[in-house]
Amino acid sequence: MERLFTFLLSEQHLRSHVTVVLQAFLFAALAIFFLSRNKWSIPLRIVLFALLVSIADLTIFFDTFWSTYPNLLWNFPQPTTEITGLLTFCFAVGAAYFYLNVRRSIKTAIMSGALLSFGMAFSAFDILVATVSPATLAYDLSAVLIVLVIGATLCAFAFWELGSALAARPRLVASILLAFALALLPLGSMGSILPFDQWLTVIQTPDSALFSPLSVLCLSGGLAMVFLLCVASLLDIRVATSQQREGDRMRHLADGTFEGILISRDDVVMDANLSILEMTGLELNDIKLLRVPDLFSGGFGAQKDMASVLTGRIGAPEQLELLGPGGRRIPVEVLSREVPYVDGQATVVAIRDVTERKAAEDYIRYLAMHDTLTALPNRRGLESVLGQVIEHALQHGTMAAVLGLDLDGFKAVNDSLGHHAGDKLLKEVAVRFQAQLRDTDYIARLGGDEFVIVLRSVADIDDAIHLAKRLIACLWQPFALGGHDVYVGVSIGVALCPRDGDNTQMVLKNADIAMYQAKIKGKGQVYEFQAGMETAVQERHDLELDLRAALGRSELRIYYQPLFDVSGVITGFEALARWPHPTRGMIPPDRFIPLAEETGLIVPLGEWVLKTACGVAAGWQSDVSIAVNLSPTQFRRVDLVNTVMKTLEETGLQPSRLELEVTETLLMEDVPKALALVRDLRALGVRVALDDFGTGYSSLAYLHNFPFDKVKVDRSFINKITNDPNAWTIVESIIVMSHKLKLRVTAEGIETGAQLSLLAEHGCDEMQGFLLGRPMPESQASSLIESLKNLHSVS
Ligand SMILES: Nc1nc2c(ncn2[C@@H]2O[C@H](COP(=O)(O)O[C@H]3[C@@H](O)[C@H](n4cnc5c(=O)[nH]c(N)nc54)O[C@@H]3COP(=O)(O)O)[C@@H](O)[C@H]2O)c(=O)[nH]1
Repeated sequence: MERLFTFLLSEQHLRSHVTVVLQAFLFAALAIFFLSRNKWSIPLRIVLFALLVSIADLTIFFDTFWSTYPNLLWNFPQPTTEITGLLTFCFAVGAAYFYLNVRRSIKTAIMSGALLSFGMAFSAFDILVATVSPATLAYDLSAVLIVLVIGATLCAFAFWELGSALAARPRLVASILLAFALALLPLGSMGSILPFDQWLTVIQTPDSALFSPLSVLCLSGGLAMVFLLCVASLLDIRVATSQQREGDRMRHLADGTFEGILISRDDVVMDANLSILEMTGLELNDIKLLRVPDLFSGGFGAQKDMASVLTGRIGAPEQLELLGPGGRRIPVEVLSREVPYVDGQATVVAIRDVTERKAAEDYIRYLAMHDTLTALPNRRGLESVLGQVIEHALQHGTMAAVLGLDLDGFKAVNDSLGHHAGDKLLKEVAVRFQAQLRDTDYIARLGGDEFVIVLRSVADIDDAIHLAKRLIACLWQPFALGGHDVYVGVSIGVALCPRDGDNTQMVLKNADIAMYQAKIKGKGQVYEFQAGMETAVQERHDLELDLRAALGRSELRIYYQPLFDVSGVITGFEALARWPHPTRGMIPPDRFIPLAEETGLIVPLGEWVLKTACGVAAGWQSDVSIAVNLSPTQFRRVDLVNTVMKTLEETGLQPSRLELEVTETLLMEDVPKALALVRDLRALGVRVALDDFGTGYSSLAYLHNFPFDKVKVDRSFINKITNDPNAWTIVESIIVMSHKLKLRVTAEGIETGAQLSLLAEHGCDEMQGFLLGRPMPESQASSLIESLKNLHSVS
């Protein structure tokens, strides 16, 4: 030992130590850099490391050797130097292999360190032995052992530190430790032999009396290594037990959560909790063989930057797909974090199954975009698709068509058969419409009885018009609802884009305006949007608002038109609504009655007319009757029998003085119900007249089957009877036939004396027309009654 200290402290210059340490650090830093270069292949890393270590060992040895024995400068034994260099290289390869390929433990670190240090010490001794050969080398065994143990320890720590995930600067520390080993081993080995000048005089030392220096070195090196490994095994067992405990603790914690938890290092699964095993259908041992990316559909790479997911650099959870049993893709949310785990850093990957949440989200999204009744897209769905269609049309110079559809007569079904039947009807209408469309066409329901169809690409307007006609025709067949055959129609407006609008709102609005036009013009039709249409629609809209307000303010009036028998006696008055508009003047019923029918305002309007007219008639000092028109909408929505009964009670009008005029349209909608109505009204003592006969179907069956009191022949026939023989033939037949059925006949719209004479001659019972009296205000009607009463009493 003393010899070693003497050699290191007094025989070597400080400058020489500094040079050696610098050289050692340079080589060590490079060797450690190559060894830890993860991106390179393992064999390359091992070879470069071993090459640098063996070159460093020889360089430092000869540097020291030649400076200690200048007379031997440039003298090195051959081929021993090359062979020992190769040996050092092989030992270094072994050390690096252990470090890189065998699971990291204290034992493997010591094994690697011991191999490396033995290789370096052996090469130094071998060269020294060869140098003094044939004489035997004299050495200090205790110094040899100390050098070996310290060298092995330094190397072992260098490997341990380099593999530590917890170390702050593993490469720097490992480089320093290896540098010391690289400096110590050649120097220490040389310091363990007696100086050459003494050695030449001392043949043998007591330590090396019996054995060759190399065999002693091997034996003592082997013993030192066994000793160190025993110590390392003990340490490893303790470490492994504590790691096992830590692993178990973590697994119990992880098993307690509903989320899947994976622990991985370098992408390889180290552990997994029960949830993750259930999700993947894998056993723990099987999953441990896998890389984390392999658990996900398409690997992480296809879905997301794996590195960023696995190193917890992403703050928000990532949406990925986990591969479940049978390749099923499970939508999951993945979060990861770096944690100290067992013998280093690991990544904890938390995997949450979001299947249910995703399904709920999908359903919510579906609901937001679809109509639940018909399963068709709703307004939101339509707007998003139409936006794309318009954009495409604008970009590619193509044309798309938008059809706005509104059912005719749907409200009637809803009111008469109930909402359940209405819903069923809408579903069946949707199915019929869909059957007319191509795959590329798009249909949505906007609510109520409104639908929109988008034709993504049309050559011209005719494409859309043809489809619209097919859509109208597909509703001609009745719908069977609750034992009834129900008929509905559809009014369709067509707008083209970009011609009629370059944005969703505008195109939809214009299709709607065209549809409205189709409604106004008689329903069951298709109209193409044209500039200026919106003015008419707007006007109609304004009119509706005004009518609503006028009803609320009781601005409407009733005019009374007299009816006479053939002898000129006044038999009654027909109550006709009038609307004196504050700015538009007198609006004729032809304009506001259909509007009131469409908007449902006819219900309050009709009740008001009935009540007012009955009240006025009850005040007349006469038994003349009062005729009131009933609209089909009233028939559908109101319990007319009850309303009439209440009105008669409230106004005190005798039922026999009230005559209610119904049209064929009312009868056609629901024949049994209409029949019951006519019968019930007559049961009240009220008379019922069939109005406008001669228009519409003019079905004689109605005359036969319904217990009417009277038929009113429409004025469109009456004004032709004197110059159109056919018209007269029809009117004459109606008179004859009605009389046979015991019905009275009223001719309306008599404007000339010739018409009056002809009708009177042929037995028409009652006359109405401008010739005899125009509709007049209540005061004039009262005066007329009085004056005629006086006239008759005088005559
Ligand atoms: N449901 C309700 N319908 C009503 C009500 N008030 C009116 N109406 C209906 O509006 C239509 C138009 O009515 P109006 O403009 O009042 O026309 C009536 C008469 O003025 C007109 N008439 C009568 N004689 C002549 C004539 O010689 N020449 C001529 N050009 N017109 C004439 O006929 C209308 C009455 O017809 P009718 O009802 O068929 O007897 C009209 O359909 C009204 O029914 C209401 O309160 N409710």
